[in-house]
Amino acid sequence: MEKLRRTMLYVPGNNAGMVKDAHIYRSDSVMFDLEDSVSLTEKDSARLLIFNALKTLDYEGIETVVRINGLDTPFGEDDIKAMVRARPDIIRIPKAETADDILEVEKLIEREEKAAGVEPGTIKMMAAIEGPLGVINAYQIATASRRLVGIALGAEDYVTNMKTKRSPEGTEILYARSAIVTAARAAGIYALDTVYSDINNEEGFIEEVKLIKQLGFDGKSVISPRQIAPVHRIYTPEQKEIDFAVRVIAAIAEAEEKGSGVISLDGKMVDKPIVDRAQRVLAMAKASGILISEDEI
Ligand SMILES: CC(=O)SCCNC(=O)CCNC(=O)[C@H](O)C(C)(C)COP(=O)(O)OP(=O)(O)OC[C@H]1O[C@@H](n2cnc3c(N)ncnc32)[C@H](O)[C@@H]1OP(=O)(O)O
Ligand SMILES: O=C([O-])CC(=O)C(=O)O
Ligand SMILES: [Mg+2]
Repeated sequence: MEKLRRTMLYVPGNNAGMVKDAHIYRSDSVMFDLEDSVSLTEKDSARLLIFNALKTLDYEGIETVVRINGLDTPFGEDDIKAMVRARPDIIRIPKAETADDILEVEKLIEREEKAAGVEPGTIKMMAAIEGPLGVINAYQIATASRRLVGIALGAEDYVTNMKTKRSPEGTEILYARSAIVTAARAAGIYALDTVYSDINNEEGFIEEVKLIKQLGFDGKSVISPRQIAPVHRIYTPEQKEIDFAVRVIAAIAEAEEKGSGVISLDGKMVDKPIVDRAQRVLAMAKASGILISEDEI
């Protein structure tokens, strides 16, 4: 079954209370942050806190991700050394600009896996694209390593680098979003949208989630537990979509029996891409825990 990555909850790496309880909100992944939510004076204590949390706490099967500091900072290499030993599922690289940024992190992960006796290839990677050069290189980044499970947009840094700011409509990040989701699809990996910082604006958040789902993203980085349920709700197929998908599959099966690959259903043409979409709706419904009996599929 396809792994859901609809919500990746950011948890500041220096906040022991939040780190301890991060999984209780049931996001698809939790992401402990060692980068921009942690001040320079707390980098070392945050790393130690996350190391101990991953070693000792049970996150009950929820995917664990750690956002490390970049290798252009004094902290990045130490983050990798510690995290390979703490073994989160994924190390997330911030501010990726080129394929080389990915390869450099991969080389260190490989070295540390060997040194620590961790099975090679255990730790997966994600990369966040947060500037114009990263957007231009999105496909090279997305295909740089077999460990990469996804790429994400980091829009707060991106708009700053673009000398603009975020608007409710997101016009200024549409190109970056489109480039990232296209690169991820071409590479066959996940595409994660950026955070929505205005936590009290639920209506604005919901509009944004509908937009990014429509663009094709698999999910979104979130910063508050309150943002999890709306994303899961929007990403879960509605009953009428499921019913239609079931009818599409039945209709095409009937057409194929008659030797045809195309049929009309409710006045709309149904052929292979529409059938593929219907199958995806059913796969998402199953992955989301909506029960569908086998004979319906
Ligand atoms: C541009 C970037 O780099 S974004 C990525 C980096 N930023 C982050 O990681 C920020 C993550 N989010 C947070 O730190 C917090 O949500 C804040 C500071 C924005 C707001 O915090 P609060 O005002 O405490 O939020 P709120 O009142 O909604 O919290 C409700 C509960 O959820 C908990 N909570 C809030 N956010 C989180 C979180 N991200 N992870 C885990 N628990 C959280 C709070 O501890 C609180 O728990 P309690 O009721 O047991 O005390
Ligand atoms: O991953 C994110 O969306 C948060 C982030 O770093 C940014 O927006 O710059
Ligand atoms: Mg950022």
